[in-house]
Amino acid sequence: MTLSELNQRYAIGNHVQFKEIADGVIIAEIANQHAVANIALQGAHIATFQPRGEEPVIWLSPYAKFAPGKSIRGGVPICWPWFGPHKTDSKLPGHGYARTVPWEVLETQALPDGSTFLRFGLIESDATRAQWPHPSTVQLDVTVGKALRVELATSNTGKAAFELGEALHTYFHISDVAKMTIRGLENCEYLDKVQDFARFIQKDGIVIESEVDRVYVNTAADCVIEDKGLKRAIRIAKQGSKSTVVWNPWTEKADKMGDFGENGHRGMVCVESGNALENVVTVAPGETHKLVAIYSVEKL
Ligand SMILES: O=P(O)(O)OC[C@H]1O[C@@H](O)[C@H](O)[C@@H](O)[C@@H]1O
Repeated sequence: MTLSELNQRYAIGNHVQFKEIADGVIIAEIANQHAVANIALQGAHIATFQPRGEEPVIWLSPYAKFAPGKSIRGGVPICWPWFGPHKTDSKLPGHGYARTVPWEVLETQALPDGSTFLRFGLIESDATRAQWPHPSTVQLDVTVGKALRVELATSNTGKAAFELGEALHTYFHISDVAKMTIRGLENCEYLDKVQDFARFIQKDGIVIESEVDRVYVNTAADCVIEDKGLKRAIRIAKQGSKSTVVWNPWTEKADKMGDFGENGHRGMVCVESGNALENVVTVAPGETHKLVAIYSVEKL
């Protein structure tokens, strides 16, 4: 669909319009009474979310690349249909392909409470089918209000069950990594990717003082990012998710990645709601599995 067709069909005054920000890169720009947000059609990738009167909730690197086929550093990348490296084929992209392929807009709506609703669907192609041979559809519902609600729905339209790994790999904006603590994962078991997937139990709130790359398993708990610098907390509520991934690459890795900027890692932390490792989900024929995350701000 062309940009003008998109706007004719799906733009809503005082809610959403579509813009081309670079060659072949279209975003939905949402601005309503509660918040502003941008969503790239590639990857149905929420790039920004800022409630009115608040600092951004979502972190987007100033060096993020918006280009066809490239993943965006920051926002809410969708890891689907596997999380991390592919189980058997190391040539396939890490975290799956959903974040780097085009999605289409299926619906937009102005909701009675002033929020904006958008529905996106992943566009299948020979290239996606070659990587994921299971008949399925995947949709992302986004509600931009005072809170940001994200729902990723995977339907099995085939005749055999399949295994699904997934995550909403959300980057949160924080004042400084030294001033934040993540709560909600106390007493949870995690696999530490920095220590060759060794298993540990989280004792207290999570503070980050070096590279952290952990998959907390068997947890449906809400998390809260307490930020003393911004005097606020970001609440991450979730449904249909048994894993929470916490990631900060720290200095050396961030420098190597090339799209964080100097000390960029200090202003972000990823708290990812999903189903990974031993929590991958089996989706039976005819079944729809839903992963939901709701991000909201609370005063500290
Ligand atoms: O650079 P990418 O592919 O977006 O991945 C970033 C990180 O994503 C995290 O979820 C993984 O646990 C890390 O291992 C990974 O480095």
